[in-house]
Formats: sequence, structure tokens, C-alpha cells
Amino acid sequence: MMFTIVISNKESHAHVPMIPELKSLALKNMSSWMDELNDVSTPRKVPPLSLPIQQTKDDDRTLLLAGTDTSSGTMEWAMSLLLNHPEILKKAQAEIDGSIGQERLLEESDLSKLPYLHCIISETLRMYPAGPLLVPHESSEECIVGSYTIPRGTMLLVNIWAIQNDPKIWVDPTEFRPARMERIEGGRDGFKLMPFGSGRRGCPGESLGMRMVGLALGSLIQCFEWERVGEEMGDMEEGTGLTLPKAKPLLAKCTPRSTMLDLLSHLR
Ligand code: HEM
Repeated sequence: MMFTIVISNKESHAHVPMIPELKSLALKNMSSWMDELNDVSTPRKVPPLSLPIQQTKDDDRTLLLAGTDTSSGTMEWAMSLLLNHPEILKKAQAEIDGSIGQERLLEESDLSKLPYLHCIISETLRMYPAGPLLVPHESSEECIVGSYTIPRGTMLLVNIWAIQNDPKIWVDPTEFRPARMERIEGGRDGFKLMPFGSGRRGCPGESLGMRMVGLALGSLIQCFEWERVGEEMGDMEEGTGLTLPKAKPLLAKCTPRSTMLDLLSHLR
């Protein structure tokens, strides 16, 4: 018999209205993805493998599916949070100006010099993890989680949304405070923060995802002034979906920064 267990904190679980829908959606989507990925009728770009690292059409599709919505969704949440916290946006812009200047565009190699931008992305992933239930895992052996004995072969869903927004673990978890991430060493802090999962089946695209989001978000902050479309705070409602999309797409106003106009006008 197959069990499904959601590893979560009971109290904070109650604050997650989308979790039941997400869970069934996750399982439905996972099984249709698996069927699609296992469909041998679609011709492969390359013959069956002789090297484990060789790319196949299936591998490409998996990476595309796993890497696009997660990264773009994280950027959308980050920008939404920044628009609602203009003082944090200004601080990020000042960090970029101070370290890169306005003579050239931000490059990937600059990201290591932008710790505050990194904190903004980590704090966004804490509040709005792109994989709120990770992906379903199966216990290969009997194990104990908390005080529960989990039989071998159990499907386990780890509710990282609840863990990362748990008021018993985080001070004022509903507040967007990138500075709190300065104290989290190695990005995980004893499994309090796991937006990329953990262990052998953790996200292999973690480094790429962080760089893509950092480069894109950093460039938008470097080149443009951003504003909300109205006086009121931007909508932060969570929609339903495997990768925690926003309920309503982000709308924002942007104008090129006067100091960047010359550089932007020479871009091809
Ligand atoms: C901000 C960006 C991203 C986030 C938040 C993210 C998050 C995650 C999470 C939570 C998992 C499940 C881990 C687990 O269950 O323990 C995962 C798995 C995975 N991710 Fe990412 N991901 C991101 C970007 C990417 C990118 C850019 C790629 C590849 C180009 C990628 C490829 C994968 C793959 C192939 C898996 C399945 C790994 C396995 O089952 O062994 N991800 N990701």
C-alpha cells in the first residue's frame, strides 16, 4: 500500500489554503509529466546512451520544465516584493551602483560582489518557494520523522512553504526582510530554508537558477526605475499551480534611469 505524508508544521499548515489543491495538482501533473517523459514513441535526438551525461530529448524537456517557471516565477515574486518595499529596492540599486557603477552592464561574474541582491532572492524564495511541496519523494527504507514511523515505500511530500513561513522558526515570517538572510550560512541553516530541496534529489539547477534570477533581476534594477502602477500596495495573492504562481500577473511601471540612457541606447 502507498501512503502519502505531508511533512509540515500543523499550525502553519492551516495558513496555507492552496496546499490541498497544490498537492493534488502536483500529483496529477507529476504523473502526466512522467507519462510524457516515458513516452518512447517520440523520436530521440540521439540514440540510446553510451555515456550517462549524453543529452536526450527527454533530458532537455525535463530541464526546460524544471528550470523555466521556477526561475521566472521567482523573479516575478521578487520584483513584486521590491515594488511594495521601495526602500529595499533603493538599497539593492545602491549596492549595484557602488560595486559595478553605471558605465557597464551587470555581468554574471559580478554577482559574488552583490550579497544584498543574493539576500533579496533568498528571502523571496523563503516566502514564495517555487516548489512549495518539493517533488514527491519515496522512503527507500523505514525511517522516523519527528515521532512518526514512516514505512518503506511511502510517498513523502515536504511542505517547505510551511517550514519557511513558520512563526515558530522565523521571526515575523510574513515580513519581507532580506537582511535576515545575511546570518544564514550556506543558504540552508539546518533545513529551515530549502527552496531547492536537499540531498541527492535536491535541485541540480540551484546554482544556475540563482545566477539566472540574480543576473536578470540585477540588470532590471540597474537599468530602470521601478514603480507600482497605483498608490495601493501590489497584489501578493498566491495562485494555484505546481510552481506557486502569482494569482494575478505583476503590473509595474518602469523608466530607464537617466544615468543609464547612454549605455542602453548603444545596446544591440
Ligand atoms: C529559482 C529557480 C529554481 C528553483 C526554486 C528550483 C527548485 C527545485 C525544487 C524545490 C526541486 C525539488 C527538489 C527536491 O524535491 O528535493 C527541484 C528539482 C529539480 N530542478 Fe530545480 N529549481 C530551480 C531552477 C532549476 C533550473 C534552472 C534547472 C535546470 C536547468 C532545474 C532542474 C531541476 C531538476 C532536473 C530537478 C529534479 C531533480 C531530481 O528529481 O533528481 N531547476 N528544483
